[in-house]
Amino acid sequence: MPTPRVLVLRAPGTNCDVETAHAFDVAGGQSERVHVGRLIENPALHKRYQILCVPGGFSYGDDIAAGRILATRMRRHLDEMIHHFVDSGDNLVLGICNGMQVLMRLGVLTAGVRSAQPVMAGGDDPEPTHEIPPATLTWNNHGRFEDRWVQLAVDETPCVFLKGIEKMYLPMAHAEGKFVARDADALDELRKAGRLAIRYCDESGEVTDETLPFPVNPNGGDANVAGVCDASGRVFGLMPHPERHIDAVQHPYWTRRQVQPEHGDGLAVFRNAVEWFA
Ligand SMILES: NC(=O)CC[C@H](N)C(=O)O
Repeated sequence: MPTPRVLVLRAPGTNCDVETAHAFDVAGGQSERVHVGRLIENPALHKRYQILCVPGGFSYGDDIAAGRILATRMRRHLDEMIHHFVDSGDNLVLGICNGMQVLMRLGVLTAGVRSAQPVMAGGDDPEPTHEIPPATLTWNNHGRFEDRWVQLAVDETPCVFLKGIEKMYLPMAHAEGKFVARDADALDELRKAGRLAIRYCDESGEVTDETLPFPVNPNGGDANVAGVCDASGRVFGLMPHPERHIDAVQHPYWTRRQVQPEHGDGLAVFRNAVEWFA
C-alpha cells in the first residue's frame, strides 16, 4: 500500500499538531508538521503531500473570529496549495476543530450549495455586493469554552474519513463551534447530500435533525452538526478531536471497561484517510 504523506499545517497558536501528526503516523501515514510561513516562503512545498490536515488550536489567538486569519493568509498566499488539495480529486483534506473553523472560513466545506442568496447593495446599484455563506461557525450558545467528551453519530455520507464508522465517543474543546446554516434551504441541501456528516447525539446513537438540548448538543448548533464534508467527501472538517482518542486508555472510563478495545474510536478517521490511497 502506498504511504500517503501528510502535511500537518502549523500557525502561531496551533496546539494539536503533535498529537494529530502522531495519529496519522499510527494509522500508517507519514506526517510532517509544516509552518504556514515555510509554505508561503516555498509555495511548491505542498506538492510533496497527499493529505492536508489543519489541526486544532488557537491560530492567531482566535482574533477577529476563530480560524479567520489563517484562512485569509491561505487564501491570499496559498491558493495553489488549496487548489492542489481541494480541487484536484486525488488528495484529501481534514480540518479538526480550529482546522474546521479554517476550512469553513475558506468556504471549502460548504462549496457548491446552490441555494445562495446574494446581498444587494440597494439603491440604484443592480450588482450584488457579496453572498452570505451557506453556513458558518459561531459562539457556543452559553458563550463559553466547553471542554468534555461527547457522543457522535455518523449520517449516511460520502465522507471518506467516516467510512464504516457508525458512532464515536470523542472529546470536544471549543468556544466557537456552533454550526449555523444561512437558512432552511441551505441546511436541507447539505443534509440531503450527506454533507452534515457527523452529529452530536444522545445515548441512542441516532442522527437527529431536530436540535437536541444541552449538554447532548454542546453548542446549540443547527441539526446537531459536529462535522461537514464537501460534495466529494474528500474534504472534511469536524469540531470534536479524533486525535485525542487514538488509544483505548485515552477513554475517560478505560479502567472500568470490561472489554478493552484495541484502539480509541478516533483512529478509524485517520485509517480511512490512509487506506483511501491503497
Ligand atoms: N480545540 C480547538 O481547536 C479550539 C478551537 C478554537 N480556538 C475555539 O475555541 O473555538
